[in-house]
Amino acid sequence: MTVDKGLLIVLSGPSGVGKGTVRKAVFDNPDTDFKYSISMTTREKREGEVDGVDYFFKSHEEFEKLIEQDKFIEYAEYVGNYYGTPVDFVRETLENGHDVFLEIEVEGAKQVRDRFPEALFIFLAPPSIAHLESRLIGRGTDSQEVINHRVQEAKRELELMNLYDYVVINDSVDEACRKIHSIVEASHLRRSRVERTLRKLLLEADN
Ligand SMILES: Nc1nc2c(ncn2[C@@H]2O[C@H](COP(=O)(O)OP(=O)(O)O)[C@@H](O)[C@H]2O)c(=O)[nH]1
Ligand SMILES: Nc1ncnc2c1ncn2[C@@H]1O[C@H](COP(=O)(O)OP(=O)(O)O)[C@@H](O)[C@H]1O
Repeated sequence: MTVDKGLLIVLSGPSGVGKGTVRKAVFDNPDTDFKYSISMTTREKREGEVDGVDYFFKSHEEFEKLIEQDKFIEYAEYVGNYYGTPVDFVRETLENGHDVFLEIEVEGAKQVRDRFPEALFIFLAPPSIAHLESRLIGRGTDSQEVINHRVQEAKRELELMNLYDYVVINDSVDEACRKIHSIVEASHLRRSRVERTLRKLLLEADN
C-alpha cells in the first residue's frame, strides 16, 4: 500500500437505486477531485449521450476483441449488452496519484474486488423495495414486466451488501453525495495512518 497512489472508489448497487443519478451529482460538485472512469459499452447510444463522455460506444466485435486483449478490469453482460471498465485509464490515473471513481453494476464490482482488494467499495441501497420499484416506474425506461424482473434481481443483489465496506442509503441525492465524500475522506485518513504506523514498525524492526 502506498498513499501517494490514488484510491479506487467503486459505487455499486441494484438497478434503479440511483447510481447514475448520485454519480452525476457527485461530479457536478466542483469540490470533487476524483476522476470518473468512462466505461465501454455495446448498448445503443441514447439521445443526448456523447461518445467518450457518457460511454465509449463499441460494437460487439470490438468489445470481444478488447476482452481477449485483457483490456478490462472487469466487464459484465447487463440486459443483453456488455459494459466494462478500461484497465489502462484506471491504472495510469491511480499511478499518477488521482482517485478513480467507478459506477458499475454488482457483478462487475465483484470482479474488481478480486483484482483490486484495496479498493473502497460503497453499496448504494434504496430506502425500501417500494422506493426502488417506484423509481424504476418513474424513470419510464422499462416495461412493467422488466421492472418486476429488476425488482426480483434487486432482492438478490441486496444480499451482496455485506461484502461492501460501506452502505449508503439513497434517500436524498445530496445527502448520499455528502456521505460518499466523507467516506472517501475517512478512507484517505485511514490509509495514511496505517502506512505511517507500518513504516514506523518496519523501521524499528530494521534497527
Ligand atoms: N460492470 C459494469 N457495469 C457498468 C459499467 N458501466 C455502467 N455499468 C452499469 O450498467 C448498468 C446499465 O447502465 P445504463 O445502460 O447506462 O443504464 P441505466 O443506468 O440503467 O440508465 C448500470 O447499473 C451501470 O451502473 C461498467 O463499466 N461495468
Ligand atoms: N434519491 C432519490 N430520490 C428520488 N428519486 C431518485 C433518487 N435517486 C434516483 N432517483 C430516480 O430513480 C430513477 C433511477 O435512478 P438511476 O440513477 O437511473 O438508477 P441506476 O443508475 O442505479 O439504475 C431515476 O428516475 C432517478 O431520477
